[in-house]
Amino acid sequence: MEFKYFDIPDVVEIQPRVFGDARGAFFESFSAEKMAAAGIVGNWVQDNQSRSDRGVVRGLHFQQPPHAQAKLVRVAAGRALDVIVDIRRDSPTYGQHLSVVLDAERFNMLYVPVGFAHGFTALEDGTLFLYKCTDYYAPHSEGGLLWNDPALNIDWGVSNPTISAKDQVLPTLADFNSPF
Ligand SMILES: Cc1cn([C@H]2C[C@H](O)[C@@H](COP(=O)(O)OP(=O)(O)O[C@H]3O[C@@H](C)C(=O)[C@@H](O)[C@H]3O)O2)c(=O)[nH]c1=O
Repeated sequence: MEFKYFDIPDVVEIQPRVFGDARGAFFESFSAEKMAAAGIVGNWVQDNQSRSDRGVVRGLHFQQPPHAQAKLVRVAAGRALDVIVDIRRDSPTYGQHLSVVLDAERFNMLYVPVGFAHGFTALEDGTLFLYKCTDYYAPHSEGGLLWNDPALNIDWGVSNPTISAKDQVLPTLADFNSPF
């Protein structure tokens, strides 16, 4: 496993070793031991999976404390542009975002710490998006940011995305009081 770090602290991209052979491919999608060496430690209690066609944008989402979630995200089929926004009030990179392409060729993953809003664009039909979470789903703790808030200036990689009604009415950064 190789680890890549970013200008936004605590975020880690994980590149597992993918063993290809005549049958296909194998890789370790999770190793507590190997990931702990890179500072990725979590009480992972829930795994989620969604399927999206090209042009779907989901986000930007988080759960508020005490149900805040770190996430370990990856793609099992297709390709996604994963986007995270730092919403830790005391962070020097508050309000900044980064995006990483996740795909089912490299099977790379992203560790999203607590204190980030998270979203992604599906870049291919049938994109299967898988993620582990460090807390259970708590609908009353859901929070979010508006995906196309000009202040965030995020390039989602598609035009005219498909977005849920819920995600179209999330607040902008200016109207938002971060719980982190
Ligand atoms: C997230 C979630 C949703 N649901 C239900 C609620 C709803 O009826 C249906 C679809 O939920 P949503 O529209 O919120 O799904 P979605 O927009 O895919 O939400 C996800 O987006 C990505 C970007 C994240 O980061 C995740 O944490 C999560 O917020 O699934 C659960 O039962 N458990 C869960 O953990």
